[in-house]
Formats: sequence, C-alpha cells, structure tokens
Amino acid sequence: MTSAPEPMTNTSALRRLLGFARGHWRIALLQLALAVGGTGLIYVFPGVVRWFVDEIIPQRRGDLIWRAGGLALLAFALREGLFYVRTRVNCTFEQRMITDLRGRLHRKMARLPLGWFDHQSTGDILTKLADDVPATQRVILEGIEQGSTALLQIVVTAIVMLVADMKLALLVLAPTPFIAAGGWIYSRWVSPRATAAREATSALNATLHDTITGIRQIKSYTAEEMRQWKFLAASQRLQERQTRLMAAWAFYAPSMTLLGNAGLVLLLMAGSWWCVQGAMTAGRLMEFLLLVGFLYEPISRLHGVNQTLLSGLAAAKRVFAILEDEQEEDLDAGAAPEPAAIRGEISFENVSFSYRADKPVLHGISLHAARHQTVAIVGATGSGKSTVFQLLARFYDPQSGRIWLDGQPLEKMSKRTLRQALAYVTQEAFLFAGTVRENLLLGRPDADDDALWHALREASAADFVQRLPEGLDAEVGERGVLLSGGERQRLALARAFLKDAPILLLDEATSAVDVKSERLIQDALARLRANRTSLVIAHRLSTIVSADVIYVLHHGRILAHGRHEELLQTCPYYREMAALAFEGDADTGFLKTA
Ligand SMILES: Nc1ncnc2c1ncn2[C@@H]1O[C@H](COP(=O)(O)OP(=O)(O)OP(=O)(O)O)[C@@H](O)[C@H]1O
Repeated sequence: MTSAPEPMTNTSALRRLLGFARGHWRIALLQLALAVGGTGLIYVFPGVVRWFVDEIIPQRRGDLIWRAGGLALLAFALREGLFYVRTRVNCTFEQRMITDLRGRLHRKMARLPLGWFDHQSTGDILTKLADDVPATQRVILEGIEQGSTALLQIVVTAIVMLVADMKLALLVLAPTPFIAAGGWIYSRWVSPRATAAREATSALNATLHDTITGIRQIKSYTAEEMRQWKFLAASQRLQERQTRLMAAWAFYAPSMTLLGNAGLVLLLMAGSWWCVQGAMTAGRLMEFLLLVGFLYEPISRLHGVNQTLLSGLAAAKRVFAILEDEQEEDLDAGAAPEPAAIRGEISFENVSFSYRADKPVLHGISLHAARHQTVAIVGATGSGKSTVFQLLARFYDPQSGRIWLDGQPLEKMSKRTLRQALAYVTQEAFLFAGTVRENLLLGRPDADDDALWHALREASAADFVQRLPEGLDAEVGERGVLLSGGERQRLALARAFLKDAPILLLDEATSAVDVKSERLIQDALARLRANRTSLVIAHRLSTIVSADVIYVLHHGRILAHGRHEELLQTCPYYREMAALAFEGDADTGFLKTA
C-alpha cells in the first residue's frame, strides 16, 4: 500500500526542473547568451540620444548625425537579428524539452502498477500529459529567457544609472523595494490557488472524458441533461477558480505599474528642477527617462513571468509527483526462465488479498492447475474471480499466502517473463484505435502476414477480416467500435493465438453474441485451450462441462472443487447455480452467475 507523498514546495519543484533542464544545458546556455546579447544592445540608443542632445545639436556637428544615427540603427538591427535567432533556438529548446518530459511521463505511467490507476481519472492523466507538461516547460523557458534577462536588465540598468548619476538613480530606484514586496505577497497568495485551478481543469477534463466514452449509455438513458449538469458544475468550479486568479492579477499588475510610473513622474519633476537649477543637462535627463523605461519594462515583464511561473510550478508539482512515484514496477527483477521453458503448472497456496485494507476480497484460497489442464472458476459476481487472474499476472501481490508457477514462487520470477508466458483474454476484448494488423501485432510484434492470417483462421476471424475492404489494414475505431462484439472477441482471441503463451487466462465474455458467432468463438476457444494450461472464468456451460476441474468461489472463499458431475452431487450451491443456468440460458449456453 502507498504512503501519502510529501507535498512538494515551489522551491523543490524548481530545483527538480533545473535538474531536468541540465540534460539540455548546451541549448539553454546558447539561449541565455543570445538573450543577454540582445539586452546589452538596448543601452546604445539612450547613449546616442544623449550624444545628440548634449553634443551634436549644441555644437552644430551635422557631420556626426549620420555616424550617430548609423550606430543606433546598427544596434537595433543587431538586436532584432539576435531576436530572430533566439526565437528559433527557443522553439527548438521548448519542443525538445516538452517531447522529452512527455516521453518520460508516458513511460513512467505505463510502468506504474495497476493499483495506481485505480485511484486516477483518465481526464486527470490526460491533463497532466497534454497541459501540465507544456506549462511545466514554460517555467524553464520563461524563467531562463524572460526571468533572467529581465533581472539582468534591471541590474545593468541600475548600475548604468548609479554610475551616471547617483542622486537621480536612487530616486528612480525608490519604488523597487515596494514592487518586490508586492510580487512576493502576490506569489504567496496565488501559488495554492494556481494548484487548485489546475485540479479544477483536470476534473473538467475527467468529466468530459467520461461523457465521450460513455456516450452510448448517455444516449440510451437519455441522460444528456444529467451529464450536462455534471459538466457545468465542473466547468463552474474552474471558472470560479480562474476568475479568482485573474482578479488577483487584475489588481496586482496595475498596482505595480502605478508604482513604477510614480517613479517616472518623480524623476521628471526632480530632474527638471535640477535642470532649471543648472545642476544637470537636458541630455542627461532624457537619457534617464529612456533608461527608466529599461528599468520598469523588465519589472513589468517579471510580473508576467511570476504569473507564468506560479501556474507552471503548480503544473510541475503534478508532473514530478508522477515522475517520482516510487511504486514503479521493476519488470526484470527476479528469475527469468525462457518463456518457452515454462511448463504452466500453477498453484495458489492459502492466498489472501484485499485491494483496500478494510475490504478483504480473497480469503486463504488454494487451487491447482496441472500442465495443460483447463481449470474453470465459477462464482457469483464480485466473488473474486477476476482478482485471481490479477494476482496470477502480478498486477497486484497477495498480502499472505503464495502463488507458484512450475514449483517456483511467483514473486521470485521476473514480471516480464511471467507476463510473456501469459495470454490474458479479458472479458471486454479491448482493441486499440488503429488497424486490425496493429492490434494483432500486440500478441507478437515480429509476426509476418502469414502468421497473422494463421492466427485469424484459428480464431475463426479470417472470414470477416477478408471481407473488410482494407483487410488487415482496416481501422477498428476507438476501443474497436467499428466492429461487432463477436468480431472484437475473435480478434482478441487471434491476438492470444499469436502470442502462443503456455498459459491462457480467459475471462469469458458474458455478453451473448448471435448463435453463429457463438459457435465460431467456442470452436476458437477449444483450439486455444489445447496444449496449454488454461484458467477460465467460465460463463459458458460448454467450458464448464469440459473443464478438468472447476473451482467454486463464494465471497472470496473456495467452496468446493471437482468436475461438473461431481460438483452437482457434492455442492448444493453449485447445483443451484447450474439448475438456474439450465433453466434460464440453455439456449445460449451461458451460465448465470449473477
Ligand atoms: N481495483 C479494485 N479496487 C478495489 N476493489 C476492487 C477492485 N477490483 C475489484 N474490487 C472488488 O473486489 C471484489 C472482487 O472483484 P472481482 O472483479 O474479482 O470479482 P468477479 O468475481 O470477477 O466479478 P465479476 O464476475 O462481476 O467480474 C469486488 O467486491 C470488487 O468490488
């Protein structure tokens, strides 16, 4: 079970981000150098203005106009040239980092154990990948580019001013401590609220995702209005949080600008007074008025950066919480016998398990499947049948007891080898959006077309795939929606045929398909079970009757085991289940287990 992670602070999120950017230090350094170069060039123009006002004009040096003007123009041209290169470098840097971070996040997510996904919503995960990653990256980009150049510009301008005229400079710099304090207060206030706004975005996306995936249910229950209310409630929450953030920004940004402008007015008044007194030249005052722009412009830029950083750090915390989650599965720890060498003898010995501490699911169950046997597990819904499979695939580990494979404790075997030795056919016959071929290749990535068609024939699926206009290259749609239920099931079986694993875990579909498809599926299943150890969550009477041994699960305990005829004699609970099945579903051949 997982312990609650330590909440991450802005500083620690920033430290992690800088550590991450270290991998891209060359391009980051180039970007910084370009930004600094661009910043340096801005000081040429105020100097040229002073040259004009204090020397060229009073001394009537018309000959210098071209030279001075040319110098100013050259500085501007250089600056814009650097800007062009910088923008190109920024884009490369930005996209490289986003791709890198997104890739790491996706890899990490795929390696997190199933238990992690039990507590996440798809919308939240999507938001992290699609929104939080670029926002996280902006912390670096804006932090380095905007933040550091703005700071540099403030410091250099302050020094230039102090060297030129200490008195004037101090006057101009007077409001800066207040501006800094304002920024600090704003950051403290906004930080938790930016996190809350991100969470509200996630919740909204989660609702939207549910609506899209459940659109058939929504339509069939005419629940459009109900979903709309749920969506609007999530949307409203996001609106409130964003409005609160923007209200703070609406107050903060102009207040800080006002402080800056007050400094400007102060400079104009005091500078003019000193000019009137003859203590200063008009050229110096004009130079300062321009320099003030160079001081306050980056300060207002910093306010924007502050806003981006706060929201980016909120995103970074969410991204790093996943990247640093310690539950990552190590697929390769443990013994790794050749999958082909696995014989497929399975034993559960007194296994107990619960997903949540307060709700035990399996209570000391023991079962055995000899090599190439078909073992059926039957029981009411919620009795723990799928959980047995999840433990065998090591999606979860039992709290007590042991599972053995070929006489080896399961936890001593590498998860990769174990899972390579399993063909797990789930009830829903999940297909990925893509082509028939892509879906099949999941079973064996190096399979050629002959192997694919062979598997399709074994799964009684070749006929319908042949009839698809694009054959193996036909798109199956999201979750396979472009195919019928029976076709999806047969493709899932073909995938298992291709994998040709020594152990089959088959969760039989409960949804009935037409009689012809059902027969095709049953034939395919019989072929699939041959020559491998099969554990079947059985819903079909034909499977049950032909199983070598049946385990009857009731509220997480094994009530009885044996063959069908034996259990009819010895287990009243089983007899009752079977009687109901024969009565109700003799036509379809499905056992009623609900
Ligand atoms: N990921 C999970 N987290 C918490 N509880 C779970 C989880 N998966 C299943 N459960 C609970 O464990 C119990 C057993 O579930 P399981 O899916 O193994 O039953 P089952 O016999 O396969 O049911 P069905 O025939 O309906 O598929 C149920 O009470 C279920 O609510």
